[in-house]
Amino acid sequence: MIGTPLKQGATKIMLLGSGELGKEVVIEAQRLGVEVVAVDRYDNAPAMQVAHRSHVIDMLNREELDRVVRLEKPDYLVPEIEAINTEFLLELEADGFNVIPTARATNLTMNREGIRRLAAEELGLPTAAYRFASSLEEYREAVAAIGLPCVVKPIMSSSGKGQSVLRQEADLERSFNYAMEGARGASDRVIVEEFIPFDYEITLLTVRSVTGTSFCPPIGHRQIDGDYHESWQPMAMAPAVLAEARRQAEAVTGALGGRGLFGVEFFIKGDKVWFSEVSPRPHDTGMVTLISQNLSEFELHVRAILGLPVPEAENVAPAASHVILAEEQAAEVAFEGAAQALTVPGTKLRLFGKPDARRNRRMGVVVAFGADTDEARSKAEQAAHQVKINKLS
Ligand SMILES: Nc1ncnc2c1ncn2[C@@H]1O[C@H](COP(=O)(O)OP(=O)(O)OP(=O)(O)O)[C@@H](O)[C@H]1O
Ligand SMILES: NCC(=O)N[C@@H]1O[C@H](COP(=O)([O-])[O-])[C@@H](O)[C@H]1O
Ligand SMILES: [Mg+2]
Repeated sequence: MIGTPLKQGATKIMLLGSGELGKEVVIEAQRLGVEVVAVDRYDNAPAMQVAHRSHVIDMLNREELDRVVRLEKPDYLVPEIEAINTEFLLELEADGFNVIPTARATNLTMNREGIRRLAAEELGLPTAAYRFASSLEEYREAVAAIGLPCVVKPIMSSSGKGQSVLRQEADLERSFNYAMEGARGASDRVIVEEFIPFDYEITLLTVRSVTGTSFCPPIGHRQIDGDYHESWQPMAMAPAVLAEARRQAEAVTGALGGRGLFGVEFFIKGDKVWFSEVSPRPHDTGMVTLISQNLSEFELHVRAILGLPVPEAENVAPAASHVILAEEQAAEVAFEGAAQALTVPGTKLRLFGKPDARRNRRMGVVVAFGADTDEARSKAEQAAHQVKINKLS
């Protein structure tokens, strides 16, 4: 049963995190007549601008989370970012709240150590070799064990924050300090990973719903400094390699459990497939599905959450996405060049409406169709590069 928004019997979703991904989740939920309350650490976040109501709190603070959850009593608590007090979500779940996909999934994936140990040590999935370190001393030992080059990341971070590739001994201390700063006090621990010289990497969107587990066609993507820059669908893959990625995605999402859409990341070289990480929520590289699939990753997530049937999503045509990043910090920005961007045929522009900018903050995205993914990528890039972000203050 789905109630009427803003009435006693409303079906209510509370979104914890209100960025660009949440904004699309809200739009899809609203289309099904769901009442949505958006929560984040700052006011006027993208999803707040389209939700029924919003709250600004520190989501790592259990008292503040407790207050808004008890106030709103949502039917579904839907985490949209990693940095949430997930220990408290475990308690809320025990109290009867429905955490998507499960409180344990959000708790294990907010921390690279939790999900890596589950995937590699419990499920036996192939991953890059890894070590954890909490001090410079331990870091030295970890780097010596893994060898150079290696990748270092804070155990709690996303979008490449604090991540770097260590190529020479001389940069050892600098890379450690960079990771510690990137963690922003969330944790003082890092993961050191073997550098995988992959041919390509993919996100395999995987949906767990009342219908069972289904997969979207694979999404190829390119990252710069650990952050998504462009993505495309479908990514051409040998059938046996795709089958292996699906096997691993089913294993890891099955172990996390619950209902919802997951973004499962893999590195691929030849016929070898390494599990990298998983988001128990829509994925940034999945923004291409805004046009590339008959059902976007956001619509799939909402359907799965509400217990509605989820058919296998189809790719309707080769498509790509390309990010629009801010170049500098600004209290207010304005976008120039939308008209020029949209003269590129087969493109659409999405501006997230973030209230302020900082260097490399994702402010928008262009999605484009093409005769093939190469053409779609080049159109998306061409259009995205027409958009200039002007600092107003
Ligand atoms: N071990 C590795 N070997 C080679 N490249 C890597 C490795 N680990 C990470 N990368 C590169 O850095 C990117 C970001 O890494 P990862 O997904 O672990 O970080 P993240 O901060 O959690 O990203 P996001 O939150 O945006 O998904 C990967 O998509 C890949 O391009
Ligand atoms: N890789 C995770 C990711 O892309 N998450 C998306 O970015 C937002 C934070 O953006 P901000 O840092 O610009 O506020 C999150 O709220 C989510 O939508
Ligand atoms: Mg990632």
